[in-house]
Amino acid sequence: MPQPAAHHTPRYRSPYQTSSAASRPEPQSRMLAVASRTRDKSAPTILSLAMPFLLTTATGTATSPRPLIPSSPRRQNPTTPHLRPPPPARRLPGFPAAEPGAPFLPRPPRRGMASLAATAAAAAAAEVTHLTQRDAAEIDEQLMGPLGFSVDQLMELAGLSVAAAVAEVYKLSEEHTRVLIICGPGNNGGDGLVAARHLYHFGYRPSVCYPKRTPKPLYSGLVTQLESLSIPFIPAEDLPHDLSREFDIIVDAMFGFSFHGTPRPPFDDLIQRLISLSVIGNSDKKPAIVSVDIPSGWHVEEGDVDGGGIKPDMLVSLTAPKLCAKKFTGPHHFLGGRFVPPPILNKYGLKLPPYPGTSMCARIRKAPSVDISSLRENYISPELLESQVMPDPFDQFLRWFDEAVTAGLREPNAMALTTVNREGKPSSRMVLLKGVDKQTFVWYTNYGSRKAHDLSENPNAALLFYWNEMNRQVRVEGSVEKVPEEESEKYFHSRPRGSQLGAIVSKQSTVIAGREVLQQAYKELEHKYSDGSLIPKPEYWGGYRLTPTLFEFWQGQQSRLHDRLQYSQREVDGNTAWHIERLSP
Ligand SMILES: NC(=O)C1=CN([C@@H]2O[C@H](COP(=O)(O)OP(=O)(O)OC[C@H]3O[C@@H](n4cnc5c(N)ncnc54)[C@H](OP(=O)(O)O)[C@@H]3O)[C@@H](O)[C@H]2O)[C@@H](O)CC1
Ligand SMILES: [K+]
Repeated sequence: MPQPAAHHTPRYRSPYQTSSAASRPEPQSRMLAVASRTRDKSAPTILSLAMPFLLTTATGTATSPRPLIPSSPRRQNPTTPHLRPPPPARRLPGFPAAEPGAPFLPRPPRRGMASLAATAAAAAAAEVTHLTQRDAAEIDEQLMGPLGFSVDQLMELAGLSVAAAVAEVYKLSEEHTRVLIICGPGNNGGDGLVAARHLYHFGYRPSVCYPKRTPKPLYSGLVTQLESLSIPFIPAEDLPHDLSREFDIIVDAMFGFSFHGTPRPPFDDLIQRLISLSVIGNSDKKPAIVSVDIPSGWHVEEGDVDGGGIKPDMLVSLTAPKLCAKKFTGPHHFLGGRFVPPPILNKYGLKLPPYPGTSMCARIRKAPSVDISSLRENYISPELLESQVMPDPFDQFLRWFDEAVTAGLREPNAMALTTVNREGKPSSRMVLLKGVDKQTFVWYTNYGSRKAHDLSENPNAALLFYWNEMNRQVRVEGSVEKVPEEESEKYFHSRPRGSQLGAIVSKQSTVIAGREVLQQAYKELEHKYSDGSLIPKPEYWGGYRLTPTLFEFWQGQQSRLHDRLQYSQREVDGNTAWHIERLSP
């Protein structure tokens, strides 16, 4: 295998490089999928979040620290201004004034993995409004009348929500690529056409079945847009006999809130085909059925009256759930249509779950519990090739770190730090990387903490960055030392005053009687320094820096054929050089 040119760096001798340190165990961390209990196979196995676990083992030797020039990664503030509740709305004729404490006040949600779970829990706790057929139609009219929306706009946002929700639950992978969108004659069908376009741009392979085309410019425009993307339109009679073989996901966009009576041809047959797909045991692998606004064929208010209707895996309610959604028992219920203005919320007293961050969809019901052993993503990522990586692992790290920041990942500087004590017992925790330069990784902590204790006994440590959304992991191993006092002093005073007080209050890792102890101490300090005077850095608080001897860059790939490139140090002509090798996944 061709090897990239070795990169030479000057050699340093570590103050820790004593014979005893060299014999101490060196921690290694990597993400593993953990097999767990067996489960009821009929229960939903869908995952929306990967669940990383850290496994730490101990082996190895010590290494050498280098001078530090820290550059702080971007600070993330969970209460950034764009998350504030919106200002009160202007009053419109026919609508009540927006009141303070109106039922819907978007709480400041936090983006990312934790926030999804929190949103789901909050949504589950809150009572969500369900609309009658009449109210749904009335809201539609008001949006497109006095409230100034056009049908095109609402349809675009509705279809985008559907595509976003599909992509959130059925992440793009080998198992979830081929989507059939069945579109009806009305606006529900229009939502389906829009969703097809967005799914295409998200990387899915959509096909559309649109048997009763509406001769209006809005619809013919949507069809033209799909044709320009070479998205196939399949006549109902030409649909493959076994939909399970040809499609991973079927989007039901046949009927929405204007449905009445019993389905007429050709939709009666199409609905029947979806019903037979839902019958358990009909096929080894069934496509997921996603219904837009209402499961087609269901009564808009009563739901699946005789119990013989389609049983979607997912429902994306638009604007607000309709009454029939109370009967939906599938694992994934989402809200879409992030356009409802306060006059509508107030007039109808709508209680809806908040949309997390910039998301176009919000989970209404709690996500189903997940069988950990079934958690398996089939990653689709760009290849990580020896010929493309930087010869210096710090440059490669900074390149990936920049990409993680650009991708909007929440706290990409969060890393698992694994330390090992004198007895060889490892321990891991998340810390925030506060500086990285050409030689070291820096973070700050309490010198009385368990990690500090471990490091005083054994300077070997491992760092692990896991950027789930990018299918990337970086392992860094090396030796740790304290940063100079003046460095810690400088960083301490750059922190928000609240964090400075928090650092003084917390005697980290010691047992305390209760939360009140911290709150009381914090209050007293807050009072003491209320004049804005300098808060002195406590002696027991400061930084550490790790000088790596090993890096591994991991990029998830399809069928578990992941890329793993390891950088280790070699002696070349009396210098230390980074050597790159590919490891088997
Ligand atoms: N603000 C909002 O709320 C937004 C709403 N949006 C979306 O609009 C949807 C409502 O759209 P919609 O009003 O066009 O009606 P929809 O349900 O698509 O179907 C009507 C068509 O079906 C037909 N049809 C009816 N019964 C039938 C039967 N038994 N068998 C056969 N055909 C039957 C009916 O024909 P007709 O009975 O009139 O002859 C008509 O052609 C809503 O659910 C949401 O998805 C978003 O786009 C944006 C924001
Ligand atoms: K539908």
